[in-house]
Amino acid sequence: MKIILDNVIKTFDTFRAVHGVSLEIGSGELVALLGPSGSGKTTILRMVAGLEYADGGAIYFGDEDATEIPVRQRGVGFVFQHYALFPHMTVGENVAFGMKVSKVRRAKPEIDARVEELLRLVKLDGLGNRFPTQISGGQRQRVALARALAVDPKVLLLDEPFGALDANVRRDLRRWLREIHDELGITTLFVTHDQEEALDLADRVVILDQGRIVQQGTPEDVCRRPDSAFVMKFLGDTNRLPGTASGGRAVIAGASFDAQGVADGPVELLARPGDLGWQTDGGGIPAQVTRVIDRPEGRRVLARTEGGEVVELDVAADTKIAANDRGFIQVLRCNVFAA
Ligand SMILES: Nc1ncnc2c1ncn2[C@@H]1O[C@H](COP(=O)(O)OP(=O)(O)OP(=O)(O)O)[C@@H](O)[C@H]1O
Repeated sequence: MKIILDNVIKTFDTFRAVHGVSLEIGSGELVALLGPSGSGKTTILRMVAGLEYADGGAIYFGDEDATEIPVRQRGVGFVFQHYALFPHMTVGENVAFGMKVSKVRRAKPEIDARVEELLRLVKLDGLGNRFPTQISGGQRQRVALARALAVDPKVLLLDEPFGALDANVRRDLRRWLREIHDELGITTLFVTHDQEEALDLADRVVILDQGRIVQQGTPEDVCRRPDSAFVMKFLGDTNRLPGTASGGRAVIAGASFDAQGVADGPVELLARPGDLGWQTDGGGIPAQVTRVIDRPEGRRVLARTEGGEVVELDVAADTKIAANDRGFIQVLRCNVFAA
């Protein structure tokens, strides 16, 4: 089921939380809404769900205008971070709940078989008789997904479903969710403020800031071709060096960089730590190492330029480098934006 948001607006009292958002989610696509706290992600999701009404624009499910269709008739399944399971019901009863209250009447053996099938799908077979307090947080969210899937939703809406879990469990669950999505192909909208989660999971990432879409594209598009300094900074560790552009070149910390299409005037060069190198002679931006931090994947070097800017760069784990070393920062890849 394709979903289209056409110039959707939402205002709470006098505060406009969503400013004319237009977005198309293809049938079977998994799209992540990514943005900082307060950027409007949940509000957009709730409007798609029918839990909140848009006060401008329209939302289509397929070719049908769903703007006024009530929540129960939209055929959506939800999993929310705090959408708790019913504590007095077993895992199996929780999964069965939606089917029991659904307009579509199902006989008990059919419901039981479906619960078994769903518990197998979410890899919780055998746990149907436990109560929510007798399983882990990650397992609870898998039950919540099974419960959402039980009524064969046309659309799946997930709001920070793994937000309360620790990093390793989150990673496992998102890989697992992706597999389930690939198997079932349900159109899915996933809200998160975690860049890694969005990039890891989604076919397409929609980045929001202050109620507006600032960029959308595949994970590769948004990572490799950020449209703005905001997107680049939001997506991951970024170094910022100020400079000046003139005639398509930018001079930054004494070195010259391509700045095609950037207006003459103050600019900022943004580069990821992994897109910078270090060399002890030759060209680059002169700098002195202030600190070296060892990490499992390599060494993070903090170096101060002559202009006093601290730059972070990643080098291989076996690189010989220490505080106070002098050398040059090589810029292997960067983006220059008007400041
Ligand atoms: N019911 C409401 N009444 C008034 N303001 C609201 C209401 N719901 C949301 N807002 C405001 O709308 C803006 C967007 O909120 P929303 O929850 O959609 O953001 P979000 O991107 O999901 O944030 P978070 O990641 O913190 O959940 C925020 O400034 C919020 O305070």
